[in-house]
Amino acid sequence: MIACLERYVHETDAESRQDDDVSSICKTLDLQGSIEFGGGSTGFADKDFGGVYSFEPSAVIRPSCADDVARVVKAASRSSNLTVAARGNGHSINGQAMAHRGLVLDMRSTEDNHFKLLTINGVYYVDVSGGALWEDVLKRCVLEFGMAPRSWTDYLSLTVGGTLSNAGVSGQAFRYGPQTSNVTELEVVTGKGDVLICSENENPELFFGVLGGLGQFGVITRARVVLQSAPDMVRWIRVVYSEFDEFTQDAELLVTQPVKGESSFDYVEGFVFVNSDDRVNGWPSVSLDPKHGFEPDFLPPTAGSVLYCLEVALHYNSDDNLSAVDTVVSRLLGRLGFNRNLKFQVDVSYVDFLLRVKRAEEQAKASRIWDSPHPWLNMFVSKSDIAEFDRAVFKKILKDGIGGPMLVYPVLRSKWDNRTSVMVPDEEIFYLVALLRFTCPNPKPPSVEKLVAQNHEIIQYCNKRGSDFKLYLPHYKSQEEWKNHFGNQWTRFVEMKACFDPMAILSPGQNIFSRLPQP
Ligand SMILES: Cc1cc2nc3c(=O)[nH]c(=O)nc-3n(C[C@H](O)[C@H](O)[C@H](O)COP(=O)(O)OP(=O)(O)OC[C@H]3O[C@@H](n4cnc5c(N)ncnc54)[C@H](O)[C@@H]3O)c2cc1C
Repeated sequence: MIACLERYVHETDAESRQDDDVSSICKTLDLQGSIEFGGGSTGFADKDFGGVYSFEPSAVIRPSCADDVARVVKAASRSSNLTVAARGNGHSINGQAMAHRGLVLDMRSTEDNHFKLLTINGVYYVDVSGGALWEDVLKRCVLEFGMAPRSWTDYLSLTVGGTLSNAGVSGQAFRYGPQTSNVTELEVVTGKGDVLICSENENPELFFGVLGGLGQFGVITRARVVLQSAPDMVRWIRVVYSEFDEFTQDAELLVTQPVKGESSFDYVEGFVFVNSDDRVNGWPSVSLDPKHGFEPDFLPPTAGSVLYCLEVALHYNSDDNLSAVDTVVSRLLGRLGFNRNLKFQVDVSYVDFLLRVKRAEEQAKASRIWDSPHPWLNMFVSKSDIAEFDRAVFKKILKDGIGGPMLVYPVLRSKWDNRTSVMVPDEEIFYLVALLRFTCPNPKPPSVEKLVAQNHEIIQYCNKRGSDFKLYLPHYKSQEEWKNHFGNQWTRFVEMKACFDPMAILSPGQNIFSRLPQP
């Protein structure tokens, strides 16, 4: 396991002494929340969803408010080398929310601190905690206000602070942008321990820096999220293509068509699947309804090793006339060139649609694949490079599948605020590519090292070809690579670090900056 290889530090006397310091430092904190030494009662803080890395913290702290977070950060700044990692729900892949012998803030303990509806100039917002899970935000917003955030992730057991530190992308992003484009104010505890409110007009450098800032500039303790009225129902549809260019042409048509007067789909995603009867990677992964299976006889003889599925959804209300919904769907689908015999659809409640991956999680937990390692790779690839990516990566390197979804769908750069820290390709249309690998424990799965090497092969291919791409949820081992990742934004990123976290205390697991001693 890489986890073992990466345990690069042997316990030294200095480190043992540091542990002593940690307990005495923590005793003087006088927090409203609680402290636990070592990796927490379940040892959860030295693991993450990726299951590839493991770094044990000295203490896990459950803050109860922003002031607790500030006290922890200030105490770390008075120590010689303590770091502080905010941990959302630990769904990172590469140890990003860990702190080797540092302090981990379990932000989930703050999840109930904020939940308030506001209207400003006729627009509705909800103030939520940085440690709140999006699934709880959804349920409470729908239940209490009949409203919901506009932009989501596919899976909602992620925290508000965790996704806002990256971007937060799903099938609504083509219209509303990522989650980072759908918040207007944050409360942040900086690496100096200052509790600041920031927005486009107040402390704007901090506001835009923190959004997509990989936890480098501050800990998000509250976010103001834009709301819209929540529909009751969703028509959820999947259609199949055998040719990549037809799939991308239709996906791009859907995400670029203007939303004026006429309805359009509210969600557009897509994925690649294997042209075989493989239960996980192939035809059976497409159908939405067990009563309506995939009929491979309808595939043309020219179909290749992989096929493409466009996934769309239309919101409606339960008192809408269903034949009117059918008419809108027929009109929208009528323009597309998918295989007419391979169309799957179901009607589900809006909340069930947004919680769709939760059901997959329950099944995966039952078959023990949820807890196995997940060496995932997420990237943004420009429209100009995506066809070649399909030829080299989907059709060759990954032609047998990855044991989980291979997402590929377009989004629009103009919906991403380029003042945030998120790095995306230069072109207006770029594709989210997510290789969501699951490794089944039985029969013996391919080694994690092999899968990580395959990810590197894909990245190397893109680099060699000179593709316009960026890693999403990036992970690098050297500062040189981070410099390349940020390109001409690197200087700004370094300046912001010097301004808001000058001793590099925060989010050490991103491996961008090293903790500096006290001046
Ligand atoms: C099953 C699954 C499905 C996913 N689906 C999607 C998807 O559809 N779209 C998408 O965009 N992403 C998706 N992701 C990726 C996910 O958005 C990121 O991994 C996210 O960081 C996880 O959130 P978390 O709350 O678990 O954060 P963590 O993994 O705990 O933390 C991530 C980073 O953010 C920092 N951080 C955490 N909380 C805070 C805070 N309050 N303030 C400042 N920094 C903080 C941490 O220090 C760390 O650096 C998925 C991940 C999984 C495992």
